[in-house]
Amino acid sequence: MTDEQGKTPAQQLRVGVFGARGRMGIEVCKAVDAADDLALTAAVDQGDSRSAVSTAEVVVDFTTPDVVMDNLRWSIEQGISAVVGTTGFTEQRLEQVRGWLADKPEVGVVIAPNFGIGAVLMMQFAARAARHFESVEIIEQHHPRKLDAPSGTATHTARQIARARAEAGLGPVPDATKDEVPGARGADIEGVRVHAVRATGLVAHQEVLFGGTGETLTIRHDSYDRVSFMPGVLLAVRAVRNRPGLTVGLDALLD
Ligand SMILES: NC(=O)C1=CN([C@@H]2O[C@H](COP(=O)(O)OP(=O)(O)OC[C@H]3O[C@@H](n4cnc5c(N)ncnc54)[C@H](O)[C@@H]3O)[C@@H](O)[C@H]2O)C=CC1
Ligand SMILES: O=C(O)C1=N[C@H](C(=O)O)C[C@H](O)C1
Repeated sequence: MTDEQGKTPAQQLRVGVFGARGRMGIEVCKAVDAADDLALTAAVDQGDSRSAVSTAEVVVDFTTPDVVMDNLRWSIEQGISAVVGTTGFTEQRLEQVRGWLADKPEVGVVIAPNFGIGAVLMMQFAARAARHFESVEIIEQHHPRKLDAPSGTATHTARQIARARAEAGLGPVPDATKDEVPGARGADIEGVRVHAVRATGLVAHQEVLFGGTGETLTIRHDSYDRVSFMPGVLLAVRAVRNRPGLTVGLDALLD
């Protein structure tokens, strides 16, 4: 017995989506629907009952930072593994998720600040370059409907760079600024300056600018279309139930 797409239901992984009517949620629903091995069993947005997701084996969350923790706690309690792209994950939030997972050891959660394969590589390259340059700044550029600044990707990149600098024994980034219009030097994320640009026409873009004596290195990634995130999302959907506990970032899944 097959459905309209020729899928055999018994073999398909049942997937629910939170934030299904959002920019990312719409793409995720399309991608899941188009995959032979996946079945979209629930598409839930604000105001819909979450119970529609309770028969899913994996839930994907692209909502907002203020609701994602509640969705995640509920999913873990239901024993449903989760793939989360929503931003706003501080170390305290990650610790809270680990606490919930301790009571449900069979459940897997993947939280990734960016599911674009190129973006993941950009962050890895930046972390690798960090120890070789005394200066570094991050410039992220996004569509103007984005709620958070700086982006989750930029925050994650800054933290990785800060860790690499500390391990290499690098001191603070040189900066003689004494007189500053507030915000002119960007946000300070663990000692790394991050500048957030918002403009119509942009989707999701990031540059990491390194400076050393007589040279600069720029590592840049551009997402021109939200379909760029889908291979990473589907990779995580297929893998998450085999990775009990919390996985942060897509790096381990790519390896
Ligand atoms: N990790 C990644 O690769 C990516 C992450 N993002 C992040 O994903 C999040 C969503 O981004 P967009 O889709 O652009 O935003 P959006 O605003 O278009 O979509 C969010 C959706 O969540 C819905 N929503 C709000 N409360 C809800 C609730 N309690 N239950 C279910 N749905 C609810 C909203 O109604 C809306 O439809 C943001 O945090 C963004 O930064 C975006 C792109 C890629
Ligand atoms: O809101 C977005 O659009 C994006 N959000 C994520 C982030 O904050 O890093 C990922 C990507 O940059 C797109």
